[in-house]
Amino acid sequence: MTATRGLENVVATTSSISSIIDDTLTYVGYNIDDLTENASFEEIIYLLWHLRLPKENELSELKKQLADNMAIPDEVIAQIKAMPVQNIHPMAAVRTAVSALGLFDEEADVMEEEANYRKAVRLQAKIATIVTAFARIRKGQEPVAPKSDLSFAANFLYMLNGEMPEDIEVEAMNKALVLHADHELNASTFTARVCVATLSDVYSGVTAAIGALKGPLHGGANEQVMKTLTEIGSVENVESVIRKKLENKEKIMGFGHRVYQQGDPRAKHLREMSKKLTELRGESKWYEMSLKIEEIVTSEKKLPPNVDFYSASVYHSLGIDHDLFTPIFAVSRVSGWLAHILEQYSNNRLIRPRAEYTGPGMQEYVPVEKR
Ligand SMILES: CC(=O)SCCNC(=O)CCNC(=O)[C@H](O)C(C)(C)COP(=O)(O)OP(=O)(O)OC[C@H]1O[C@@H](n2cnc3c(N)ncnc32)[C@H](O)[C@@H]1OP(=O)(O)O
Ligand SMILES: O=C([O-])CC(=O)C(=O)O
Repeated sequence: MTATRGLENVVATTSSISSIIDDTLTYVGYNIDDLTENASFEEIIYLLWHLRLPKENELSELKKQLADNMAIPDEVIAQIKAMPVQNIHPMAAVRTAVSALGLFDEEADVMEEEANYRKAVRLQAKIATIVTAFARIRKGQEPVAPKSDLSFAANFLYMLNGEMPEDIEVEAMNKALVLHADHELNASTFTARVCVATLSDVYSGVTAAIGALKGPLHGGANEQVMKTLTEIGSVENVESVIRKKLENKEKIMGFGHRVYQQGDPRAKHLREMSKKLTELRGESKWYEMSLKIEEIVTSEKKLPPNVDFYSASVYHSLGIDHDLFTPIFAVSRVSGWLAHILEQYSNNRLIRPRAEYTGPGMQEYVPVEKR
């Protein structure tokens, strides 16, 4: 038995949800470029869960179901309020609150297909409320209830800020949600599938996935990108800081990818949105710095930006706290995790690979007093 480090190029499952072939990303066969320009996030949720685009009435029904399920139990709000909110990362809070949601869902351990779908709707709707409630509570503000006539993207911004977002902000948020929704067998999705393949419940699968997304080599990279941009501070400093990092063999966050060879097709949409929004805010330095970093890293290391790179300046321009960038990723990606969880249940087999043993050979046990 020989181990493949990081399971690189190992095909671990079949899936009909999304594909990355020759650097092209599709959701159920629809090119991500097409979906980003045209689809609402709610349509994407439907697409990922039903493997087809919704008809008008089906889309309205899903929107209604999401709106009807956005409120979270008072006990979960109380739990967030009881957290040491000033000292914890929001991803830890979201991971804990999502796990707690399962405690108040009477169907949490009901494994029937329809019950699992209902839980998917509830989780998708409530995670947006959890993130925004946490963000407000730590600022000493009360959570804002969702408005049932707003889109998912608009509601997220409304619940976060307590005021109606501008159209351009809703457009940016919707695009970001569409772009982050699913990505084949990335680390957090794989985590979710491994978890539920033991026939554990949906809440456990999503909680595990949130834990995997949190790390800086995966979803956590978007916050780190903003840290790099803030540290650099101006376009003039980009050259010296980035070259020094590269000389020191430091990773430049938001670059590189395990699967894409030529580049992540999602990055160009966020690059364009970053340009538009930073100019609108009179803060184009964040875009210009990002562009300069991209020039250097692609020419020096042949590493193109991934989805996390330009999402940082997009979210910053939306006035979002930097440590909420990864939770927003989770608000979108939960749609993909849930699609994969439902797919895993529909054709389940325990996921249990092997390890190539590299420890000592056979040893004889020595009683503790003789060691
Ligand atoms: C949504 C997402 O999860 S997208 C990914 C988000 N993560 C990041 O942006 C973090 C920065 N990027 C990385 O760490 C990596 O590119 C990953 C984790 C995304 C992919 O990693 P892997 O496929 O395992 O590649 P690995 O880390 O082994 O890197 C291969 C080589 O490229 C280099 N490299 C990879 N990414 C970077 C980077 N961002 N900056 C500098 N060098 C890099 C490595 O140092 C290594 O060089 P070496 O062979 O000389 O040692
Ligand atoms: O696929 C991956 O390894 C990481 C990624 O880009 C994502 O999850 O969106």
